[in-house]
Amino acid sequence: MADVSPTLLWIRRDLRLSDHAALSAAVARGGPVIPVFVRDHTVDALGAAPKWRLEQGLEAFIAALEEKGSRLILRAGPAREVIPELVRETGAGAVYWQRAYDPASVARDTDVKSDLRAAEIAAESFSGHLLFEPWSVETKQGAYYKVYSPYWRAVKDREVAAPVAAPAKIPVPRDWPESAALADWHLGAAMNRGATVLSGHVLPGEAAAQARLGTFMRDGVAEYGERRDRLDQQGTSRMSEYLSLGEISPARCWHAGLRAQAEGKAGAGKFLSELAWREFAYHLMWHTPHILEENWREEWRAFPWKEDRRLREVRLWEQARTGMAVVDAALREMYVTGYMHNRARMIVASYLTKHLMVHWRIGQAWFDDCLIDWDPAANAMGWQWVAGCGPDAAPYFRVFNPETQAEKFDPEGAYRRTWIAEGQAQPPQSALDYFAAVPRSWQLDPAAEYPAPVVSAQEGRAAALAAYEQREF
Ligand SMILES: Cc1cc2nc3c(=O)[nH]c(=O)nc-3n(C[C@H](O)[C@H](O)[C@H](O)COP(=O)(O)OP(=O)(O)OC[C@H]3O[C@@H](n4cnc5c(N)ncnc54)[C@H](O)[C@@H]3O)c2cc1C
Repeated sequence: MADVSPTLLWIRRDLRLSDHAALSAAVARGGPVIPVFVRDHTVDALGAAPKWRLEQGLEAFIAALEEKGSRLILRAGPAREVIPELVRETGAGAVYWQRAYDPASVARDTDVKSDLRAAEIAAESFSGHLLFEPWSVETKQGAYYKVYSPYWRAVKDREVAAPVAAPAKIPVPRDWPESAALADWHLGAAMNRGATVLSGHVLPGEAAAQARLGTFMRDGVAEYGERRDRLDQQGTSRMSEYLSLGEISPARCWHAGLRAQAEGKAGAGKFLSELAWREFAYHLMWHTPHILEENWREEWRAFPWKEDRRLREVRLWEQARTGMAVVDAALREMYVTGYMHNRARMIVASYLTKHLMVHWRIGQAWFDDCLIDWDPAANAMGWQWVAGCGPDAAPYFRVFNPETQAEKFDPEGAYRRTWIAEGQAQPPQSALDYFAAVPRSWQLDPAAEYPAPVVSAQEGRAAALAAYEQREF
């Protein structure tokens, strides 16, 4: 039998070996498999924390490949040049990858695919980042969904293929092409001194992802419905950073949820419906990519949001010194851990877009820079949902009152004490870590007096509602 030519396995945000359709297909094709990661414009465009987290993920993924006797070839440059170059160097007859759905990746992948096919190289993309391809969910009229509840009804009983195991063996080439060294890329450089603090909160890699899912299914999912909104408890799965980099497949999470449901664990249904929120975000980004940059409802362009990032209130919000304790606690949690509780995301987003009347894009950009679970679709949808200009959004007149939110979801103040050092005789390490992570140029001091609110809960609400009532749309 003639030797089968190598397959390039183009790795992107899918840093796992199990339940990886492109990898399984590459192994099944029969020839050597050459995994490659390209540092292109989509990687260079990442914010500081997501880029740092990517480096961590790549390190873990390289180790997992090496355990199987394989490697990850690293190259930098436009994928449209790098991939054909590697095809020539290795004599590859096929290039396989898992689909991405953001407009920049879609445009890139379309070009790469058509170039390869024109050169008679088998170029195939596979699903795996999502449960349901965005174009496969349609209303009865053949349109896309703009509202979550009917979307959920349309997908909740769909068959999702069970996750498949990692291949026992990954065939290797006789000669490996040259690779850059990950450390030379300095992907974490923009984190500066924050990286040391952040690294204490991150366990990258597929094995860690599966272990965390297992722990949540054993100990957390039953009470997920009651605990998921509590800021002072660890009541959610914390799967988001792993899903963001594809260190775990959504299908694995979905099947774990189905099993928990079959075992009668009460919160499992809610968990499945939250996974579907992620799908809905991708559905929206695919059908209306302007959600990433523009008000999803065009009429909101006329709304008098402030757009100048240099404004004092923006600086205070970014530096977590608004004087509104629950808002500052949440922003500090994100700065120290790269993660923020979902309820807290809604509270800080509402405070910025309503109390401070600042454009959601400014908050979105801050999250782009700070979140290790950064996801283009979920972040854009989350911001537009809170701001009131998105699909199926919370109405603008629904203004989260940060004080009552704190009373309800952090009744003893434990969350606020965890993250705010000022005013505590012996602040916990978590609260002090914020001061170790922020740039020195901010000149923050944990012993300083905690600031008065930049805008009080009542004044902010009144101003926001007045602007809303005066709008001309
Ligand atoms: C302003 C704002 C910005 C956000 N930015 C991001 C982001 O950049 N990346 C991100 O992954 N999520 C984002 N979210 C959604 C949500 O806050 C996180 O997915 C969730 O907090 C992650 O924690 P978890 O994994 O413990 O979630 P769990 O409660 O355990 O939920 C399980 C999974 O369901 C998905 N999910 C849950 N809630 C949502 C939601 N509202 N929208 C989309 N998917 C959801 C996530 O993949 C999550 O990992 C944002 C929400 C808001 C309001």
